[in-house]
Amino acid sequence: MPSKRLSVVVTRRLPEPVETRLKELFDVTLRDEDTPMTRAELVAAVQECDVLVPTVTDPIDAGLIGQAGPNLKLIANFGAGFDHIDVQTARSRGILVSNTPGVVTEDTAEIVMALMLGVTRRIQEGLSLMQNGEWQGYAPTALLGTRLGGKRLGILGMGRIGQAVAKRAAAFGMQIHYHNRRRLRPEVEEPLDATYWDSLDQMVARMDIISVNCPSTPSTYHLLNARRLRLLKPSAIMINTSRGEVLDENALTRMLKAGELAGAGLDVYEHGIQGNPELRNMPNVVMLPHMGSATHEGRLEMGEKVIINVKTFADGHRPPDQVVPAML
Ligand SMILES: NC(=O)c1ccc[n+]([C@@H]2O[C@H](COP(=O)([O-])OP(=O)(O)OC[C@H]3O[C@@H](n4cnc5c(N)ncnc54)[C@H](O)[C@@H]3O)[C@@H](O)[C@H]2O)c1
Ligand SMILES: O=C(O)[C@H](O)CO
Repeated sequence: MPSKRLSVVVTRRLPEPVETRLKELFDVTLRDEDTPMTRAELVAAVQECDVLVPTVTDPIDAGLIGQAGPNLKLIANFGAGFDHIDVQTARSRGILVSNTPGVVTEDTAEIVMALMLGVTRRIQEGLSLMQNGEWQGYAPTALLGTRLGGKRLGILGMGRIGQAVAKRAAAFGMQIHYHNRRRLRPEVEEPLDATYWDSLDQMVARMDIISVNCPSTPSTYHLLNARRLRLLKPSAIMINTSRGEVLDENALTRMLKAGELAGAGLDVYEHGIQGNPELRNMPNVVMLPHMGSATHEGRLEMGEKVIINVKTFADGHRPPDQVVPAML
């Protein structure tokens, strides 16, 4: 099928150069407002297009895929995480799914570092003192945090982002530990100077900071459940930039309220887009609005990846970033 005739619907506004290129290559329908599509709009989109370009705000579930028209052949996600797409149902209907891995890695790892520093160095408390004009001047005992150097970082999910976090944290003098579905090959593990923990329970119990970097899948749902969270040291800090569902957010909130955990840095939430409301006013919790990959460079590169995936498919090949149910 010549790529000019491929009908592509994009569910959200994308960076202007990406939209321009999509218009050059395909018969593309772009979105005017920068809001998520309603369910009715998503249904209309999947009924008419050859390719849907959704993002994390679009639930592409079995019900929606069931209403797709016969032309829909590719769901080319703008984003690395694809837990909002029912890949199994798509596959059973002969619809391919692709994502944008790799280009979000460095930016998300930077946000992990920002969250770690934000919590350990009490950046939010310092900022609000300054913004409210409440600072009384330097005091040797005020706003004391803890240093990252020498602390044990436990990375849950040592893939692309986990490894990028490991490199950055090592530069801060942290000791790197990890738990992963599979142990890294020695030639990957050794340069990271990382200690592998086969038992997540044992790792969790010994770390100063945990960074969650595995995807959200059926097997990672509440991987950090109430029981596991209780294994953490009371001085430990939890960082989550993966997906809210990996961490039992209510259990985390209860522990923070009870002083059983020193703090948390969160970019993603389980309960609604804003997370458990009780987290909001805790001085030891830094909350960001899902901005791990939010850089100009990263969003352009994500757009380029989407275009390569769609163009490769239009040219009759499998998209290079195809995801399959086995990856869950
Ligand atoms: N906050 C953000 O803006 C943002 C940006 C990009 C990605 N993400 C999230 O980060 C996730 C990871 O991205 P990535 O590019 O590093 O993915 P990746 O596939 O490269 O790495 C994920 C790692 O998790 C491991 N894993 C999977 N299931 C596991 C389990 N049950 N137990 C232990 N380890 C397990 C995998 O083996 C892999 O090593 C994405 O799926 C997405 O949800 C968030
Ligand atoms: O997974 C990602 O790439 C980000 O979380 C946005 O979707």
